[in-house]
Amino acid sequence: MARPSLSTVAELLKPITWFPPMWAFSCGVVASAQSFSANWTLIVLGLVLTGPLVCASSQAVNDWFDRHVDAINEPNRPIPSGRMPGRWGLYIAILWTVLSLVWAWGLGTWGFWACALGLALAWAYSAPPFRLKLNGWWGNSACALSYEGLAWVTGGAVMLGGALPAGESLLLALLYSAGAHGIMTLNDFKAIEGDKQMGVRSLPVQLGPTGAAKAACIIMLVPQFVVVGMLLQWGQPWHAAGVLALVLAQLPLMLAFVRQPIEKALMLSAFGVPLYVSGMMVSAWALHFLHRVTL
Ligand SMILES: C/C(=C\COP(=O)(O)OP(=O)(O)O)CCC[C@H](C)CCC[C@H](C)CCCC(C)C
Repeated sequence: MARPSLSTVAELLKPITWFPPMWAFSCGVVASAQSFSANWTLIVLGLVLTGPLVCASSQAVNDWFDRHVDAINEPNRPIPSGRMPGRWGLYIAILWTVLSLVWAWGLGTWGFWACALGLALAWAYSAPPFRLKLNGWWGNSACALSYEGLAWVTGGAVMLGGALPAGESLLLALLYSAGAHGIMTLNDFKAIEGDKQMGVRSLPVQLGPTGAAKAACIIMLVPQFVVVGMLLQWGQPWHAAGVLALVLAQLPLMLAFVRQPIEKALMLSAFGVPLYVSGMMVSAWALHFLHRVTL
């Protein structure tokens, strides 16, 4: 049986998608206010788990179960292009899932179960019978909660020896997860026609491009404004001002996007999302200082 090349396997695992959950994990680590140097092995184990293992598994699972949709939308991807022959895509998805679970064992009980939950959501997102991605509300929620919330909370819990992170950290993880629902929608503007043909009810399909663009922006903005308010409430005005500045910088990009959703979705992803995720780290540092002082 023909085998895929190593570069094709790497393409299937899509390293470019690993950054968001690794960043969210790092935010949880920072917000925990624990020493980085004393916990560096856990930090490295967690970063490898979130990006190159669990996120990579989710991409392989997704490409396998989306191979018919991708034949229309993304024919050059490894599976529809034939560069990943036969059932290799599925075998790699299963192998990476098992590898992730084995690796997660090194992060203790919390790390293992968080990994199991992330993998369960990854399979439920793409594979039947759930195939959550068929409905944009469910699919985006699964992605947003796991990419941001689960990764953030796990970063904190691992640093705290398996204890639940502080309420403030949990709240920020939840708020940034809610906002990430909007970010996930940005990804769906590139495939509206193929999604319609294959019965994938993404938000642009359900609400139309303009409706989905407005919804995505509101969903991204509201939690960030709440974060600004919470940081003020917690006595962190400089961090609040930093997050506010990052939110305001997103507004002109969002206005352009709402006017021309299909043309500007990629622009908002490229320039607006980095501002959003920078705000995550600013707020995580706010908690770092808050808890460092009060501990
Ligand atoms: C495959 C995923 C999104 C892309 O899907 P889509 O088909 O819409 O887009 P493309 O056509 O462009 O491919 C992501 C699915 C993510 C999943 C629900 C869960 C991932 C888990 C996280 C990586 C969290 C890890 C947490 C950690 C602590 C173990």
